[in-house]
Amino acid sequence: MKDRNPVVELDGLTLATRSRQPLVSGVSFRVEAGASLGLVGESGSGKSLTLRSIIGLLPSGVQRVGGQIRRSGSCAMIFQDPIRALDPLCPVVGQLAEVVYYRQRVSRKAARSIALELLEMLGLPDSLRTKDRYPHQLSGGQCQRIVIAMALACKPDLLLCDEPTTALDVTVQRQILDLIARLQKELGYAVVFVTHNLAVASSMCSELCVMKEGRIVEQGDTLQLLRDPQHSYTRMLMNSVLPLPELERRADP
Ligand SMILES: Nc1ncnc2c1ncn2[C@@H]1O[C@H](COP(=O)(O)OP(=O)(O)OP(=O)(O)O)[C@@H](O)[C@H]1O
Repeated sequence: MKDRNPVVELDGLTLATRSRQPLVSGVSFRVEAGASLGLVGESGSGKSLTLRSIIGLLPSGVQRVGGQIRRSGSCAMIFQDPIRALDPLCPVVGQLAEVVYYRQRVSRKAARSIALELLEMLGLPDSLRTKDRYPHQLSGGQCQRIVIAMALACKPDLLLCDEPTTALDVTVQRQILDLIARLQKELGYAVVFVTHNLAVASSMCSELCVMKEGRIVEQGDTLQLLRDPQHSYTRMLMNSVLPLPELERRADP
């Protein structure tokens, strides 16, 4: 298994500002085809910058000053705020068809019919398929499904997810997470999943990297890491997952 080609491999990735202030230091991990890796940690720990560097979308003012990123195959990304990821002035089906047209190099007609198939696969209502709808006419969950459809239109070998459910309400969060996981099984893409929520990361990923202040402080198999956390910061993250008070009380003898 170790010899399988990774879809992405980071080796000592180091990012800094133009004035050389370090932001991410010596981050290394590899993700094999179809596997899922979670980057967890508090706000500002360097998760998003690490993720963005994989797809080459570092914000201006941040640069790679060390390490290597090796990627094979295609890559797509889902962002935190689905509404901001869509063009407010274009009907959503048109936006999706545009991505299909450019990424799959098919005719305009074929692009539209592939877009409609993707909408169906993502469980979007028929009304979206028959009427032109704009992003503001959709719920947050529906917008995120459109954004996921756009990412899948790129036929990714690697799907980068940057807190894709944080902007959604909790019931929709679960549906979107289930959707990403189900389609991963069906389509076989690998996932790198960024979240500050350890419970979400552990439900989605078989391997975790815990990040703090730009460094990975602990990484490994999810179950093993949760059963036997070695770093005090990992234990602190685990303790900060809120228990359900009612269940806690019932568990008390
Ligand atoms: N364009 C930028 N210029 C300078 N510093 C930046 C820039 N973007 C991010 N940073 C800094 O880099 C560090 C890591 O940011 P990053 O967005 O990767 O954190 P994060 O772990 O994803 O946090 P969050 O969960 O809040 O998104 C933070 O200290 C942040 O302030």
